[in-house]
Parts: sequence; C-alpha cells; structure tokens
Amino acid sequence: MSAPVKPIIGITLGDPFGNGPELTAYALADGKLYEQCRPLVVGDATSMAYALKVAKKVRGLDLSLNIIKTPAEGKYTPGTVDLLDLNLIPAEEIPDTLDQDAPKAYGVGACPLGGEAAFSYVVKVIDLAMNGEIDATVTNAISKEAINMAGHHYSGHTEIYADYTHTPKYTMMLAHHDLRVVHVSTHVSLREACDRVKKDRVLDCIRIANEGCKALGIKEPRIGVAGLNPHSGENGMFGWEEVQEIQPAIDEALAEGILIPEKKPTPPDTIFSKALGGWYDIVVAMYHDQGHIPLKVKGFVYNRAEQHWEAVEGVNVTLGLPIIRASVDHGTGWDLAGTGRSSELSLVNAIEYALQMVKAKKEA
Ligand SMILES: NC(=O)c1ccc[n+]([C@@H]2O[C@H](COP(=O)([O-])OP(=O)(O)OC[C@H]3O[C@@H](n4cnc5c(N)ncnc54)[C@H](O)[C@@H]3O)[C@@H](O)[C@H]2O)c1
Ligand SMILES: O=C(O)[C@@H](O)[C@H](O)COP(=O)(O)O
Repeated sequence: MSAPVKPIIGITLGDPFGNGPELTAYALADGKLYEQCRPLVVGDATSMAYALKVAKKVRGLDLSLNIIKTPAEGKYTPGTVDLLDLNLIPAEEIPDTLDQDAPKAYGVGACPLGGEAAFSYVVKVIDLAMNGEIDATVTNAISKEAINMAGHHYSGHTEIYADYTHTPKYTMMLAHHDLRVVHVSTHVSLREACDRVKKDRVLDCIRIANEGCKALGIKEPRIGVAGLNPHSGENGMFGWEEVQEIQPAIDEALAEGILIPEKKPTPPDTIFSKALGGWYDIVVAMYHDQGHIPLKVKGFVYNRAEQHWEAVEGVNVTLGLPIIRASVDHGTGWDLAGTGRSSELSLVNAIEYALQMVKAKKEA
C-alpha cells in the first residue's frame, strides 16, 4: 500500500522586515513537521536567505534554501526550505548585521516596500489554495500600516482573504489550545464596534462558530455568547443591546439546534473564566479586544525577572472561508525582528491548527 499523500501547507513570510522570515526558519527546522505535511514557503528568497543565516548564527541551525516556481517542484525534506520566490525585496534593502556578535533588529518598520511584498505573498497563497494547488494556508504577521502605505486598503489578512475568496460571511477566531473566541467585529473603533452588535451579525457569528468547531472535529460544539455591557446590561439598566440584539440571535440559534448551554448572553467579565473551566468550546465576543485580551493574557507570557517574552502562543483562524487559513496571533515584532530572538511557538501552533482542519475536512 502506498503512503498517503501529505498535505501541502503554504506559509507566507509576512512582512519581510518583521519576524516572519526567522520564525519560518525556526518552525521548519523541526524535522517532525515533514512527517505530517509538505511545507511550502511563499515569499522572497533574499529575506529567507538572510533569516537562514540568522538562524544559523543564533541557534546553530543548518538549513538550505530550494527556490522553486511551482509547488510540484518542492523537495519537502527536512533541512531544506522550499520557497516560491516572488522576488520583490532587493538584497541591499535588508540591513545586514551578521558581522556583529548578535544580529540587530532590522529597524525598518512599516514601509511601502515591505507592505507591497507582504500583500503579494498573501494574494499568491490564496490563489494557490483556491486553485487546489495547496491544501491549507498559514500566515506570518503583516503590518496593516505597511500594506495601506503600499496602497492596499484592507484592515488585515481577514478582510483580504474574505475579499479574494468572495466570502460574504466570515469571522476571526483566536485560539489558545482549547480556549477559542470569535468576534462580531474586529478592526473598527470601539464606538463603531458597539453599533455593529446587531442581531443578524451575532447570529451569523454563532452559526460560523458552530460550523468552525465542527471543522476542527468537535462534534457537538457548546457555545458561550458574551454580552456587550457590564453584567450583560442588567435588563436594560446599563444598555439595551443584550435585550434587543443578542438575545433574539441566541433564541434563533437555539431554535436551529445550536448548543448554547446558558441560553442567554453571559456577563463578559466571567465568560472567559467559564470557558477556561470547560463550559464552552468557543465564545462569541462582541468586539476585538473583548476576545483578544483574555486570549493574549493567556498566550503572551513576559518574564519579569529576565525581561523577555517567555511564550508568545496562540492562533488566529479565519472561519467561514472556502479555504483553510490559520495564522500567528502576534504582530511583526518590530523590536525583535532580525535578531533571531522571537518565539516560533505561535507559528508552530498555526501549522498544527491548519493540519487539524485539513484532517477534519477530509473526514467530513
Ligand atoms: N497576525 C497579524 O498579521 C498581526 C497581528 C497583530 C498585529 N499585527 C501588526 O503588527 C504590527 C506590530 O503590532 P504590535 O506591536 O501591536 O504587536 P506585536 O505582537 O508585534 O508586539 C507586541 C510585543 O510582543 C513581542 N512579540 C511579537 N511577536 C513575538 C514573537 N514571536 N516572539 C517573541 N516576542 C514577540 C514584540 O516584540 C512586542 O514586544 C502592527 O503593524 C500590526 O498591524 C499583525
Ligand atoms: O490583533 C490581532 O492579533 C489580530 O486582530 C490581528 O491584527 C490579525 O488580524 P488579521 O491580519 O488576521 O486580520
């Protein structure tokens, strides 16, 4: 019997002046990954080559680069990074500090060159997935400021993916192991976020969360739905959104057979403690930071005594798309990018999540 064909996971480098290239080198240095998939990097050979030198200097890793034009040309063997080269970053644009004892941060930050490249990698990987040439996509961080400087007016990957895959109903999910959250709105002002708490959108998010959990292999997802206001409004004392928008959405979802154990909006200050205690498989948060803060408090651990990040862990997944997208949940880490001192944990989590979704899709 022949061995099953391993899925191809397309990994974008993210902003070339951010931490994506070195994190990619670190994540792909783990040979065990190749037992489960064929990782294909989409980015620039210049940035990846520099990151491989940083990885050698900082962690003593010996990886070679295989520059290819199509996924079929990849070797997909441990020790070799297969990269589809979009050839957008001239080598001289990468600040080279490899002659110093410890490589320095690039210090470039958000710029049109990095934004254009990062945007192009994302569009390319979406295209490959939509054409069925790869099985899933994983993204490193882009800078929203940089892509906008380059003239691409999107507020993040989520919106780029939705647009390029023609997906009208989608939502961002963050996950840290079994703690998962989707968001009714993401990159808008807090003022606007309150206005976006509308019955139809809340109901869509509950439905997408339910399907998203099933896509992860959870057979009967239990969903917690957060309120917007303190104490979920106390029947209108502190705001009416729970009564007028959230409860009607919950009632309709319950009528469809979706499992919302509490059958009402849960006060936002305790919903995540309950989620951690195993009450739900996923929480529907009413706005970006309601969901992001608990997830990042859990995943981003700073060592006070040694003054460095001990762990930067968690995954960002776009639910509702026709293709699979998982991502790191941190940003470009400008202050560390280029030093080789960033943690690859979140990228490793994202690759694992993508693989889990590929498996569940096959079994569905
Ligand atoms: N997934 C994404 O594409 C994504 C997510 C968040 C922010 N961003 C973008 O990133 C840029 C910077 O945002 P920010 O400063 O708010 O957040 P950030 O996550 O880049 O940085 C916050 C802190 O975490 C540290 N950090 C980040 N990644 C790390 C890693 N892998 N290992 C160790 N430490 C790490 C940074 O050094 C910094 O101290 C912005 O332009 C924003 O648009 C992108
Ligand atoms: O803050 C976060 O981690 C996310 O909102 C982040 O900005 C990623 O957004 P996308 O690029 O995945 O849309």
